[in-house]
Amino acid sequence: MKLAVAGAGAFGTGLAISLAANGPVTLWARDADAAAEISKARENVQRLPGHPLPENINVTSNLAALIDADTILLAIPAQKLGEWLKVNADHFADKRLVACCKGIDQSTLRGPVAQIEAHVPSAICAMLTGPSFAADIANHLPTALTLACNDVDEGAYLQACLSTPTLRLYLSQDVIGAELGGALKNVIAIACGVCMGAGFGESARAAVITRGFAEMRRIGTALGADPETLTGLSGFGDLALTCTSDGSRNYRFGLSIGSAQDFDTATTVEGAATAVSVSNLAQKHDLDLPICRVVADLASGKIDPETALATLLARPLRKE
Ligand SMILES: NC(=O)c1ccc[n+]([C@@H]2O[C@H](COP(=O)([O-])OP(=O)(O)OC[C@H]3O[C@@H](n4cnc5c(N)ncnc54)[C@H](O)[C@@H]3O)[C@@H](O)[C@H]2O)c1
Ligand SMILES: O=P(O)(O)OC[C@H](O)CO
Repeated sequence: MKLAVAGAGAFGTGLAISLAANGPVTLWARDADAAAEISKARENVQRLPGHPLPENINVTSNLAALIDADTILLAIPAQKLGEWLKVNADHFADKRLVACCKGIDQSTLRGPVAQIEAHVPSAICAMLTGPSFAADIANHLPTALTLACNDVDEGAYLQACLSTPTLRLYLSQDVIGAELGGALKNVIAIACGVCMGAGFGESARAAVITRGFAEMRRIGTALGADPETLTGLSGFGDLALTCTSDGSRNYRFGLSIGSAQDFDTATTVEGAATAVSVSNLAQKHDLDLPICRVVADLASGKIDPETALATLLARPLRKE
């Protein structure tokens, strides 16, 4: 396998460091200055400080080096992926393209693999997702992820090539379920952050996680996901991590809303845009997703945490 990672953010850099244990990796950054800086320092000081790059990582902004690979991990934020693929589609025909971002595109309501399929129909598509912080992966801490691919043989090949002694990939054919789990857990993590930031308490957070998971299953079923997938690493696993750790940017964004603190708007917070996408999908499919709805309104500043809480508590009592 000739491996490259597109997107030299925290996750792309973490994946490149981890996978360099298996062989050479090209790490592509869109910005020439950023690529030169990372290459010179042998560290991504801006996005993943404190994690030296092994010698066999070639950091570049040269698109030709990226195109030279046969397998490319796409670690570009979900809201930017479609446009990036649209511009570069011609270069990626027939390649293995593995989406590593978590979100649902606001303008098309597509997940990352659906974006690849739309822009590069000849590509072999897969989704790599699950509970993982970039720093943990870069530190070679034990991590388990889902590799979802419709094609059984290609999925098995990717699973074998992208696993390391500490990065353990579990194989799935349920691409839609894997896409949805990763995207939706970020929305629920924001809700949990708001809950804790506003001082609503840990019991309330447990309720948000559980009822949020019910919303994940509801929309998953409506969109054709296997409910089993949502109980796995890409769904419940990632929900557990992201809703309980302030290592998560989505959770921290929620904390900042709950406690009325400022938040750096340059931070990648996938759940904010995805909450809007999910609310639009809910409307389209006539689904009741109240937590996702209030997160969309909280993230855009339309309501405050007390209003969100009152909205959720005022709902009619019902069967679990
Ligand atoms: N950081 C993590 O721990 C982690 C773990 C698992 C999954 N992810 C997912 O990985 C994705 C990327 O997150 P990240 O943590 O690397 O974010 P980041 O903010 O650290 O980096 C984002 C990178 O994307 C690049 N980028 C932004 N817009 C672009 C565009 N239009 N074209 C090309 N490149 C562009 C930026 O230059 C930057 O290098 C997200 O979907 C996130 O959910 C992150
Ligand atoms: O920092 P977050 O909230 O984007 O979460 C990172 C990963 O998705 C956790 O699995």
